[in-house]
Amino acid sequence: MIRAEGLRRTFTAGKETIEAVRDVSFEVAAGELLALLGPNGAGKSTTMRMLTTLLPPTAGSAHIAGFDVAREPGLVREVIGYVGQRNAAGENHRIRDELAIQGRCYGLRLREARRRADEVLELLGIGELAGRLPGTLSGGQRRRVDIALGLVHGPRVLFLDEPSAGLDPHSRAGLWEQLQRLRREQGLTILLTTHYLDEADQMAERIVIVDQGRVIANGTADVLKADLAGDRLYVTTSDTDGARAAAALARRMAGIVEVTTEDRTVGLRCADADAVLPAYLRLLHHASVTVTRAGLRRPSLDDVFINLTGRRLEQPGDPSGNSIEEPTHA
Ligand SMILES: Nc1ncnc2c1ncn2[C@@H]1O[C@H](COP(=O)(O)OP(=O)(O)OP(=O)(O)O)[C@@H](O)[C@H]1O
Repeated sequence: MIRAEGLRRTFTAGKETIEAVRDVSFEVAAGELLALLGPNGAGKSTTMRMLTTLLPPTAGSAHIAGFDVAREPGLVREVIGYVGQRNAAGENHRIRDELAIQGRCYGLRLREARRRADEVLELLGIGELAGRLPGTLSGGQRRRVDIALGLVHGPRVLFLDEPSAGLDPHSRAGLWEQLQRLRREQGLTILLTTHYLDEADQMAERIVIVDQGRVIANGTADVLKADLAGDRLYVTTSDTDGARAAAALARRMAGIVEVTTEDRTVGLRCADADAVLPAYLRLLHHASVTVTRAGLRRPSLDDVFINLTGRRLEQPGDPSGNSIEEPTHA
């Protein structure tokens, strides 16, 4: 339903050339929900703006439902809905009228536009807001109105740029429930960008990680974590000599990808911690290394990103990037 091939986009700012998108290719099947994940400035919005015909690509091509974004922008616009980062509703019209006006802009007759306005309000569970002015709504309610505006003309593909940015966890969960319902009931194909790792992990069928204008990973969260991160094991010993011995033993074990030591704790990265941990503990016991704590942690998408780039994916509201759980010891 969505096909991007070698997309590239440069901007000129004064004498500087900014390579916002260097090489982006991916596909999204009909009915799939794909999340574009990446740090600030990675090129997610620029990619989305090219796919939605708002920005011509410098090079490469893209097709939506078989239509070429560069050669057939009008046909692309008929089949897509786009919800940008900023609130889309004006301040002067009541929500139902705002939606009907949007429908009219897409060429719907007045009666049909009103019917669709009511339909999408119900679909998003905000029927009771029909008579309200946008300025009186909460952040979560406004975001749903934005999505309703993107849906009023009945698109087959919905593009959402940071749909849950700035929402509290409760509103985010509610919004996600609605999006999943839309997919189930309307068979919508959804491409969204997000900064929230947990959101991409739990909600998206597939994740494309973008960094510095390039796709660096593409797969389901489970496959990305298994292939590109691996489980983490932690063993704390009674003294630093024990930790040194434990690290040396780990380096000789099969299936261990990485060994790190910090004070009395040895950290291991491996594909299957459930199998490695008992064997490792037996080995330590035979070598008379006293273990005071041991535990394992499943990888997160942040581990995938660190593994690929050596950097952390900064989380919203976490400028230091330190909010992600530290290893838990069992
Ligand atoms: N109109 C523009 N003129 C100049 N540079 C731009 C323009 N639009 C985007 N850029 C630059 O292109 C790069 C990619 O920006 P883009 O908005 O696509 O990133 P993003 O991944 O969506 O980031 P964020 O998560 O912060 O929204 C950034 O360096 C940005 O400053």
